[in-house]
Amino acid sequence: MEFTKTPGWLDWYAGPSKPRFQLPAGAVDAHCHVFGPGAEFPFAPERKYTPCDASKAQLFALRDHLGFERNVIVQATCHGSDNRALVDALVHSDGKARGVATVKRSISDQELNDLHAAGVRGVRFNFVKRLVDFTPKDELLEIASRIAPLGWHVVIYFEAVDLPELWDFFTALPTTVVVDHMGRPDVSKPVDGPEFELFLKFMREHKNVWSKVSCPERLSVTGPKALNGEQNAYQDVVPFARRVVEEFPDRVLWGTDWPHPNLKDHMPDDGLLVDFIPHVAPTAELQQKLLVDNPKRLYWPEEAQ
Ligand SMILES: O=C(O)/C=C(\CC(=O)C(=O)O)C(=O)O
Repeated sequence: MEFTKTPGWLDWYAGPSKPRFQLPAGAVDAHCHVFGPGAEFPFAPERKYTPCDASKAQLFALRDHLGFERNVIVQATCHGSDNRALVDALVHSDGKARGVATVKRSISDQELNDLHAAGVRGVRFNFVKRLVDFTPKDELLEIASRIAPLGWHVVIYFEAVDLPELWDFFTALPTTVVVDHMGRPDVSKPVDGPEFELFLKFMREHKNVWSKVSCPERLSVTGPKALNGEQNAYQDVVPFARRVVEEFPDRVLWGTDWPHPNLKDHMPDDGLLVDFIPHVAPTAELQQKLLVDNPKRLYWPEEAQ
């Protein structure tokens, strides 16, 4: 099938630089996506955007170029609950990728087991209104209770202003819960203001909650952008991510978010995005946890001591 990209769509950055920051051995890019290719794995009819293609081969080439050892591939909403592109990437990764799927209540036990065999270890619940239609909470709770016995976790994506309303639902989830992009704080507000403090309280009071300290390129208001060799990109996001890494060093993950769906302003150079990491995890010990030990515990638990 032929697809026409959403008007204004920004394609991923071709020819990223080599990071200056040397990733530790075994580093995992714990948040990235594949898109199609649309001709092989059509985008979902209910999607809210139509992206460019971003294939598994292109993702694996980026992984090797940046110096990551493995990927966690997260189902993007443009594929709805059709996980075929994700599964295809996982099974062709030589064991170097695990995944987070999107499923419906109607999924059978056999289908869940097949996803597990392919390397899926979580489901994603998305509450960002521009990306998905509403799914009733009882349906999501039912899914969570069915994936819990598989040892899977739930990834949640929401905007900071919606946390108060979603709090009771999130804290009722029976699994490990991983928050995408720190719950999208408004970084023009103070890091110790009430909005971000609520997010920190969420993590402090609920030890099953983890956070990805990813997506500075999406959260940043004042930049500077990760382009043209910039070594101090997205400085306005640093205090937020660093606060989370330093307070919860054993419950944080980092990912590129390649191929960066729905960016409107610019497309970052992924090599420079990797150079953002030491700004938020300044010591070798924090970097080891963020990039190696934590993702291993969650996605390759059979290897973690
Ligand atoms: O890639 C991300 O994490 C963020 C997205 C896209 C998304 O979540 C999706 O399409 O599934 C966004 O903010 O548009």
